Amino acid sequence: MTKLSVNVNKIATLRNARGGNMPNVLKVALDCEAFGADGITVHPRPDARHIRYSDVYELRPQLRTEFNIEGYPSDPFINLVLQVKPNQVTLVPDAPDAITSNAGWDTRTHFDFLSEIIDRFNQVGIRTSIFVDTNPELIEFAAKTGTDRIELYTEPYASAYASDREKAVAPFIKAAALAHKLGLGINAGHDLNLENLRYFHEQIPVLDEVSIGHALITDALYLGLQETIRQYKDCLK
Ligand SMILES: CC(=O)[C@@H](O)[C@H](O)COP(=O)(O)O
Ligand SMILES: NCC(=O)COP(=O)(O)O
Repeated sequence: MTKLSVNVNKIATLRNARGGNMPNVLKVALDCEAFGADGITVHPRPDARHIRYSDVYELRPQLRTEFNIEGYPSDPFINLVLQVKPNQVTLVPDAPDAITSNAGWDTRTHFDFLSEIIDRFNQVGIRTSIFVDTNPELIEFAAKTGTDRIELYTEPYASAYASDREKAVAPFIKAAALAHKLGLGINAGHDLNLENLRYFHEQIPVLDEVSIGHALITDALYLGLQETIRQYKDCLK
């Protein structure tokens, strides 16, 4: 079964637009769980423009599904993750001023850095994942770091889906087959939506988890959160 982890960054973005606590990130996360989400993802960034470290501490004891924290492994981020002990940490190579994630790791260049951090998280039993593109060599280096999983950066798939979905998914099928052969778990995320998710899942049934935020929260404006989560889950059947 491929799990759906709902990224609640955009709920925090909306809250932060006015100050105050509306919408309430914790309540939305708990509602996502009640409506069938298999996990909650957050991606705190250094400028705290959406999820804040205080949100992460508040969410941890309340969540009943899998908690996934994504982010660039700065010292403050590493300390946060070690204190909060989520089910999974996903290392993302975001620059501090990135609008959103826009590439996977160069796991060859950053091999020593990543290996050391993965080791620290593995030692305390936090499942690890590294955000990567479909480049086979970089997936092989990811595996050598000792990470449990990779997360495939799906923006290139999403942006090419409408023009030629077979061509768009082909490198992801190859990347997933290689990762599977290397014994890695496989997550995927970025710009997945109700249009492109079902086909991606059909083509790569070995997926462990997808994390989806931007499109899902947008769809919820029209469909409501409960129906939106039902429809995303349906794409993963
Ligand atoms: C790693 C990844 O692709 C997501 O975490 C994405 O960066 C979501 O963050 P935003 O919601 O801030 O775009
Ligand atoms: N890891 C990807 C994620 O959490 C959500 O990405 P997006 O759906 O907001 O593009």
